[in-house]
Amino acid sequence: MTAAHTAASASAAPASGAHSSGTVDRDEVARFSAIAAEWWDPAGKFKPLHRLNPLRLGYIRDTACRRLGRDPLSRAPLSGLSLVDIGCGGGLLSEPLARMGADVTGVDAAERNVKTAAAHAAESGVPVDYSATTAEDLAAAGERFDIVLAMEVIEHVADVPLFVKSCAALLAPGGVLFLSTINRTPKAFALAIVGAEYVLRWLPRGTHDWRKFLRPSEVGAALRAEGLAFRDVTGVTYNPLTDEFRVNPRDLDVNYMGWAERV
Ligand SMILES: C[S@@+](CC[C@H](N)C(=O)[O-])C[C@H]1O[C@@H](n2cnc3c(N)ncnc32)[C@H](O)[C@@H]1O
Ligand SMILES: [Mg+2]
Repeated sequence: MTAAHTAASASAAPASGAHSSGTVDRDEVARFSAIAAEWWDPAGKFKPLHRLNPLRLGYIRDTACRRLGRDPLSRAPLSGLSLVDIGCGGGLLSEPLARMGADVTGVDAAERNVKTAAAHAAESGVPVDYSATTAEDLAAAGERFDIVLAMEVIEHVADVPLFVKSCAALLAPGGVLFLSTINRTPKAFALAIVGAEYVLRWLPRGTHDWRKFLRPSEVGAALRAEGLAFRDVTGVTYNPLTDEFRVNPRDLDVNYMGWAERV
């Protein structure tokens, strides 16, 4: 099975330039750009991200509070903390985290995504600073954050070591990096590609390339090369009978998330 390149994604790609530059794979970004209007539709193409949201928000909030000395039960537990959401898409994480009090910057390589995100945030009255840029450009500009998110992005970038290096550079002293992706296992091929793209048709065909999935050990090695280490990695599993995702620390076979800090 090969990625089906749609006419929409082809026309959204820049007319000139290489296939990729820095961490940006132009085909990948064009694919997301083509469906940018659907970000906030809970039954649309981003349904899996909507379904994952409560789990990952709880994980981010609880971990950030524990590491950065905040009370997870307070009304705005992340207030006073700066956060950057790399590959923010429509802002499904940026917005709720801003509501938790974080000072949120959302960046995405696709201009259409940040436009959708900014329009939604304005409508909701949530302050988020969105811009169309990349981790490497922010890092080069000297930006630093208490919390860096790279959720469901690393399997879409053109250059994994540069992406991890840039995310690491964005961390302020004592900062926490959150990362999630899909494992490169036969089970992930069956569920995340055949299941989600061909059987359930949750995602457009070609959304994921199995070869770009990363094993936790590979992400761990990329982190270590930048002086960071995973402090926790947990699985997130989908149960088709209940149509629910769950945190499952023992099953990293398909979706997983974790957090890292400087060692
Ligand atoms: C699967 S979506 C995840 C969105 C969001 N992080 C979430 O979990 O809800 C991946 C996003 O990463 C963006 N992206 C891909 N490569 C990127 C890069 N090199 N730099 C910044 N954003 C990128 C895409 O445009 C897309 O919006
Ligand atoms: Mg993905």
